Amino acid sequence: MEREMMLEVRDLDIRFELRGKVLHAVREVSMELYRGEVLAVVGESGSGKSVFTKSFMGLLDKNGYVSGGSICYYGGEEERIMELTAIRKEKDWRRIRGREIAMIMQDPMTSLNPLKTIGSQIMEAVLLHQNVGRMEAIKRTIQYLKDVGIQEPEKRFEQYPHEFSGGMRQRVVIAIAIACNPKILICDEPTTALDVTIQAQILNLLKELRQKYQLSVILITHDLGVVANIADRVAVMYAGDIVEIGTSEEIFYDPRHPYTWALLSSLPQAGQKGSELFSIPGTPKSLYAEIEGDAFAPRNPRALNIDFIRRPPYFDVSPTHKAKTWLLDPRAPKVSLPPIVEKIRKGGLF
Ligand SMILES: Nc1ncnc2c1ncn2[C@@H]1O[C@H](COP(=O)(O)OP(=O)(O)OP(=O)(O)O)[C@@H](O)[C@H]1O
Repeated sequence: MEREMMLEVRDLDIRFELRGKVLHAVREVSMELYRGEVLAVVGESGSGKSVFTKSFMGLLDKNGYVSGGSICYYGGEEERIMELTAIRKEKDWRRIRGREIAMIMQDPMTSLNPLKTIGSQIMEAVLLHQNVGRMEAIKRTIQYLKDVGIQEPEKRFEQYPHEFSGGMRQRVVIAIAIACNPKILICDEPTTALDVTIQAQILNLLKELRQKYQLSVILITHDLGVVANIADRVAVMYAGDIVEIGTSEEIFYDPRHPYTWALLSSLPQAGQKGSELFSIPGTPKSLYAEIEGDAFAPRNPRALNIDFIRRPPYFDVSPTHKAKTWLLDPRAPKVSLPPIVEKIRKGGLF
């Protein structure tokens, strides 16, 4: 089936200037996002997940800028293709933010106004983004509250954020985002602040909503475990680059990049009974200096000589799966896989 492209990122480069130095946060990253899919972007803190996705909404901090590449958005009015990196004015970004691409952050309190009722905050979004009068807006707001799983929506409409639990507040934030009618929803660690059961509920909700509203969802998380049940595809980010991308199946059952192996090995499910939880040794490279070779090489016990010299290109594993590692070069020596990856390949973990 032909998939409809919503966003096409090509060789995107993002830098920050800080006290006379330049930090290269996103390094020539390419990616596609299709209609109705959940794409998870996974990586350690500082790998560039937030900066990368914030650039789709013109939300980079003042000292940051796109220094190369392009971001094409295909969902605009009359199917007009828009080059997002060409947008300069705030007024033009406001036409994208919320109504085309919406974002949900980790802490729902920062996106809710404590002084306004929940209902009025959702209704504001409806009135701003949908061409309807007050009565219809109220009706739709109640429907959104129902859609995000809030019981007794008529009563909840009149309540304030402090009367809601953390999980319920996150649902409200999602309702506000949906009320703007976006085509893409970016969720930046939306469940990190919540306990595990609530986390699962919110992720399931996102799954339901993307179906109902034909949304493309980008789910940002540092926890690969979170995405197993919800993502259609997974992009693994390391040091400002997508080092591996594929369907969930491919990333979980046939991972190829040593960094993805390390992420999988650090999942709690992978911990042998009684053993310490594996954590990836070493720290990521500084992004202030240009990185030579494979950025993960110094932390990779299976690194080859070439990993320290030349940056690997993408090698295709399948039409939907590729990874930037010299281990996929036909000339590379065969290396033994970490035990956990062996186990997963044999179907023993998930
Ligand atoms: N305004 C800024 N000025 C300088 N450097 C910045 C700025 N914003 C982000 N960075 C740097 O860009 C890199 C990527 O940061 P980013 O927040 O995207 O990482 P992340 O993967 O989302 O991490 P986290 O999970 O902690 O949010 C980091 O090295 C960060 O320090």
